[in-house]
Amino acid sequence: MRHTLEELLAGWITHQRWFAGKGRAIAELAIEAGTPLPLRGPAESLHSDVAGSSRTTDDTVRPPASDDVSVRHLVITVRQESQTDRYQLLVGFRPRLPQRLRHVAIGETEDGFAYDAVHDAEVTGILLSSIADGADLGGLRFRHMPGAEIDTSPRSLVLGGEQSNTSLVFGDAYICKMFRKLVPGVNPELEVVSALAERGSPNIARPYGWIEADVAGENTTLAFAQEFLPTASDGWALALTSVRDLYGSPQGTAAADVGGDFASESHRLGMATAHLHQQLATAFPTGTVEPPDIKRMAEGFRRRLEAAIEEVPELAGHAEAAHEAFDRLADVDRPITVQRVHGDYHLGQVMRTFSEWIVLDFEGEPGQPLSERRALDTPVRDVAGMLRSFDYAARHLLSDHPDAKSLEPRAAEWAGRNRAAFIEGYSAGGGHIRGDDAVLLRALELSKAAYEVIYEARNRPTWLPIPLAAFTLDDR
Ligand SMILES: Nc1ncnc2c1ncn2[C@@H]1O[C@H](COP(=O)(O)OP(=O)(O)O)[C@@H](O)[C@H]1O
Ligand SMILES: O=P(O)(O)O[C@H]1O[C@H](CO)[C@@H](O[C@H]2O[C@H](CO)[C@@H](O)[C@H](O)[C@H]2O)[C@H](O)[C@H]1O
Repeated sequence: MRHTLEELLAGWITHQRWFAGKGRAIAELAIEAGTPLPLRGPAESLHSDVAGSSRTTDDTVRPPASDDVSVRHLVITVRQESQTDRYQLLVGFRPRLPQRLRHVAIGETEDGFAYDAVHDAEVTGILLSSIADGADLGGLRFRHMPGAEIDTSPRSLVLGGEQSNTSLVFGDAYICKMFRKLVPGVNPELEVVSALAERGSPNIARPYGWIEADVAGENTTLAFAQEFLPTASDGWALALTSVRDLYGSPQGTAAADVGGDFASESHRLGMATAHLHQQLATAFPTGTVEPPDIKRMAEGFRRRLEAAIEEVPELAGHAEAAHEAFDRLADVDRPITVQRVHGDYHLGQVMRTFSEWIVLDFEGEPGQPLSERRALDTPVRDVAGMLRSFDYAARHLLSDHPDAKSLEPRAAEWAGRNRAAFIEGYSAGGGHIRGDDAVLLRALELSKAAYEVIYEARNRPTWLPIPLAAFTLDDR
């Protein structure tokens, strides 16, 4: 007996890295919206070119997909216990799957073999050409930035690696991120990067366009296309190279004397972060949080800690330091300045080009409600996020290292040196961590560590000791 597409998807989705509901049974999976995407013929036939669209390859006709391929854009709902989430899929159908697509098979349906079509460069070109055209396909609206020049000829590859979403890289020109878990509303990444691009920010990748649709009655961002930075290296990889260099150098060599010392980059990153915060403060409104609301903020941190302890009881034994930090925050009696911030700032969200640190992924913490991710917040939250990341970089290589015990002081030295350089760079760039900000910084770091405890327990249990260690480190 053949399974329905919904049944097949329910079996397949739990194995996808981006599926947020792992570990809980699926009670129901339903298709909320299905849009067939026309693959026949070049994109010219889809929608007449609109004024302002500037496709650079008008005479380039993308080789049409084979006759027997069809593709549907799906918005599905997944009900687990009392929670229902939405996800976005691109499902292809073929009478038989070529070898190159077998690893992304979903299963056999009455329309042929279904597969995850984001991996099929024969069909993904429709996304880029529709963005260039400003097309409307069913309920899907493809849009581009005013004046954007989009070359529709490159083929796509799915970016590898551990991602919360799926990014398609077209040649070495564009990266189009398809948000997998859909939250109704405009994605903060589109909102923030567009605003910063309008103001000429050098610290973002240039935005090209996006895809949107009405989901639950709200205009919702489905995908965002930006300039791909083919020669840039991500901050996490660069930092790990430096840590490896230190661990591989003779015992007694100071972090400062190792060839791969990262401190000058951490300093530059601190400066770039301060500049980014200044750009965000100009592009969006700012405000203040008064002492009674600071108390509420501290309460929120406590609740988050308790939720983390409930999920990871091991954390209870480490919680005292966090309670102390939250008590001190509750006593702050001067207002805190707030503005739009990054919200989930870490070394994996920054890339070093020849000339600049570029900041990516302004979505905030995945899993938090959109209203919270768009809310004004203290820029110190981003500083705290990056400081946590230096601890992660220093410690993660220790987990299965045979000399972990003896390397522990070197991990602490590397983290301390780079954390200090980042803060110095932040001040040199005009950012401020002074007075009560130190109390706020400590509370935010430990609140972030509580979030990370949950994140690691769910996604990478062997990494759990890294955020747990944050609670036993000295108040620095
Ligand atoms: N514009 C870009 N140019 C080059 N690589 C990029 C670009 N944007 C993202 N990446 C790569 O993709 C990774 C994941 O991107 P990110 O936006 O953080 O996705 P997610 O939201 O799925 O975590 C980054 O760490 C980086 O390596
Ligand atoms: O990049 P995302 O938006 O998907 O963020 C999530 O995943 C991150 C891991 O990929 C996670 O970051 C944590 O691990 C990083 C190392 O992999 C480390 O540098 C960060 O400091 C640490 O928080 C992030 O918390 C999560 O939201």
